[in-house]
Amino acid sequence: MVADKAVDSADKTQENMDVLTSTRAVIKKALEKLGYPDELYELLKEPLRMMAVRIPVRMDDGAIKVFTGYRAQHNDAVGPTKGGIRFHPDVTADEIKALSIWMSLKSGIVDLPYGGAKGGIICDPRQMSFRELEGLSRGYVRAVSQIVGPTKDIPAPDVFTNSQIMAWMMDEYSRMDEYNSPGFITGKPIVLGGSHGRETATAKGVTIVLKEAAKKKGIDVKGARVIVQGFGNAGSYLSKFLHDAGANVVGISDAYGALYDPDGLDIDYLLDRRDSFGTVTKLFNTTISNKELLERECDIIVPAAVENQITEENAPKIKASIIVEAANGPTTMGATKLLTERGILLVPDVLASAGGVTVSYFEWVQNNQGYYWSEEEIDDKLHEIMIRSFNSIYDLAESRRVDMRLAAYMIGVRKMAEASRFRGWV
Ligand SMILES: NC(=O)C1=CN([C@@H]2O[C@H](COP(=O)(O)OP(=O)(O)OC[C@H]3O[C@@H](n4cnc5c(N)ncnc54)[C@H](O)[C@@H]3O)[C@@H](O)[C@H]2O)C=CC1
Ligand SMILES: O=C(O)CCC(=O)C(=O)O
Repeated sequence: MVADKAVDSADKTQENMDVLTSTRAVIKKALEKLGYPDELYELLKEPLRMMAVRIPVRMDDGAIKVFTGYRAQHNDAVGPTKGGIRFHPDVTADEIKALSIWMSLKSGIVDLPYGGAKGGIICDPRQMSFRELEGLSRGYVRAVSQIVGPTKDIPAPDVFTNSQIMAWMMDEYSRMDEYNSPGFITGKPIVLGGSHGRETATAKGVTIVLKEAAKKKGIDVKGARVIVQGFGNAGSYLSKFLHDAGANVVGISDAYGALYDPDGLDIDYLLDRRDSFGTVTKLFNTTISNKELLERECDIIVPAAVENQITEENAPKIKASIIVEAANGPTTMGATKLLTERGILLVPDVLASAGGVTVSYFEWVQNNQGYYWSEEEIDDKLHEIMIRSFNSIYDLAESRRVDMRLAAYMIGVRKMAEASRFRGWV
């Protein structure tokens, strides 16, 4: 258990920026560019369903604590909805809605038969015992059980949730459903029907598009100086993959601070010492802040933590020539404009972080057919999808002279727009 300390975010004042409003603005622009009517924007600007729940949990001291949670289902025209569940003290209803819209866009970009969803609980799992977390995870599933299920809405891990939490949730759903239901949730342990490669999928997907972006910029990944913000599931494996590819990972961070060394960090040591919440900087006496880290010398930055880390305030000070968004929503729309004007290649979240949901889809397919694939098969399929998706967005951005985020939204929104039209919803 990690003792609490003030959370170090890049820009605390920006943390509550309205991610929902800015997401809507880009969706509107994408639909206009594609020539869709206004009704489609009215349909897609808000999730079709949003459930708020209260979850009572008996804590270790005997008292009952009631937690607030959400599940947002953005659009199910294409198929069942899908998206992770985060446990974080800063969760808000609007954040979860925006995250569900981003999931729809991701599924559209990598062409999965899903719409988007997202869930979240306002809590700090770093301050809770294993037993309390199990109670909260099971309570959440009971609370949202009417709207989720293997053919309705399939959850997965996100910030501060992991395969153990997925296992408790799958077990709770299976008990309620009275049969073993592995396809209810993805990101499970392998022995419970999890897929090879899901644990590392987000980081692998980011690595693949980062290498493509580096080629476009004429940067050799071997020797490139990389800063990775966040050292959890996405950030830690990504640091390892880049380190193994010969990159010089000069900076990493977690919620409590950051480490920077121009000669490169000892990634294997840091991986070995991080805790299950992606905390590692507490082991060091000399740290810098997340804000300082993002302004340090480097060639590539990968934000892999939380929203609103690159803003109009720090975007002009960024030294990197490539930013690859492993996190959801790390860059504000104002910062996107500034970075694009400065010629920085920004690979947007809805593309860069889509490796996770892609392998989650593979997990769900394997659960449905009861036949399991090798890690090599998963890797090959993921590689092909990420390269194809990167190139289609890059080419569209070039041909339509739009930024990479708008190009990604244009590709991501198209499938659900068409599906909604064929269904006669608009
Ligand atoms: N896990 C997955 O499969 C996917 C994750 N993502 C996104 O990647 C990002 C990171 O997710 P995971 O690595 O899964 O989470 P995680 O829980 O494994 O790690 C989160 C990391 O962010 C740090 N962090 C938390 N709050 C912070 C704050 N306020 N300021 C700075 N750092 C903070 C934590 O200390 C930790 O190092 C999130 O935006 C998530 O939505 C996107 C796609 C899939
Ligand atoms: O694996 C999944 O289904 C969802 C992953 C997720 O929540 C995300 O991409 O943000």
